[in-house]
Amino acid sequence: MKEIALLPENLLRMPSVNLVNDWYMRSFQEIIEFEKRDASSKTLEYFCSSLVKIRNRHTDVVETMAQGVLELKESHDVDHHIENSIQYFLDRFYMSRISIRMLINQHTLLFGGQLENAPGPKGNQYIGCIDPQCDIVSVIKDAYENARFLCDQYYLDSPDLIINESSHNDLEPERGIKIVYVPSHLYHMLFELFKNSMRAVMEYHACVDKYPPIIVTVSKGKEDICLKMSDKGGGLPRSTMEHLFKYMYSTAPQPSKADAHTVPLAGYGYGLPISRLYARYFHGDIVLLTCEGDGTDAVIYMKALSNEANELLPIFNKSASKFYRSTTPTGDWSNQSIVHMTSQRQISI
Ligand SMILES: O=S(=O)(c1ccc(O)cc1O)N1Cc2ccccc2C1
Repeated sequence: MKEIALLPENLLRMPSVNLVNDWYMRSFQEIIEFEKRDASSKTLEYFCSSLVKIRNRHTDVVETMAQGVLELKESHDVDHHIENSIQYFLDRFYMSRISIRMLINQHTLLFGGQLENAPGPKGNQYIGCIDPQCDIVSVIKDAYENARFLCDQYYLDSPDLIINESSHNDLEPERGIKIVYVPSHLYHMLFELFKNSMRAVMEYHACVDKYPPIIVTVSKGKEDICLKMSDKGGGLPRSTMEHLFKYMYSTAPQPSKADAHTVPLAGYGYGLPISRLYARYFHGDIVLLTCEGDGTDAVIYMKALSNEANELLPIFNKSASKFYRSTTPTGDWSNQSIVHMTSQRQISI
């Protein structure tokens, strides 16, 4: 909320940004009420229901902020400095939202009273929304099947999938590579990347009998688990690749509900920048490598060691607020992230 107040005046005045700010104010007022409550089971129950109410209130924050950016683009000129401030703000704002929703989900799953979510010998192995034995290949197949369904609907065809696995230790070659992770985060990233690759392949090879398959390679090293998705979608010019992670660039009028069936498979929306935040949240990353005329590799990096996969959170301090006031061009956000972010031991998976 304090950082929202530092946003460029013009964005702050947009109706959608005011609406989001209002949601945060109301949720903050509700949550600090518990400071003066006792720790009875009744309070715990009431606390959980408040968390669910807050989670629901904030469901559409990303779309509403995107609407605010659109309102700004349509009403004012946006210079490079304002674009930089918005990029810096939204990366931190959405990273903070990922963290808050993660903590809300953990608390409601672990203390919300639904016994089926309680960790235990017989029940599922999950700790809240964390799967200590997340089978990467099964999440890849899930995301592929769902993206393929949309692709078939829109293009009446879709590229096949090939999955390769390689691991540095051959002790467990037959068992799939496992990771301590939040499957829903991994699914979100993979679904986004599959949509991009499928759209690229289907549009680059229009009306051929056989489309080049999407190849996903899973590898595990001492420090990283890498998930490389390679497509032969013709790639994009290198000069345009940096824009794919820009919120301002990817904010365009959303298709109306009427032609919802014609929504392009990938492209508009914050899929790539937010997917990168999910990867960075546990000290991983998403990197794109394109070869125009051939295709694009998208790599999801994750930590192989769970003790290194702790939360990466934006820290709000003087230097962060100076960023909004500085007129001198500073390095792009990725240089700022180390300076203005820190890993805390609130969640270590
Ligand atoms: O920029 S891309 O190379 C590309 C970007 C990200 C990704 O995950 C996969 C990709 O392939 N690509 C996205 C896209 C969409 C429509 C038409 C052509 C293309 C080309």
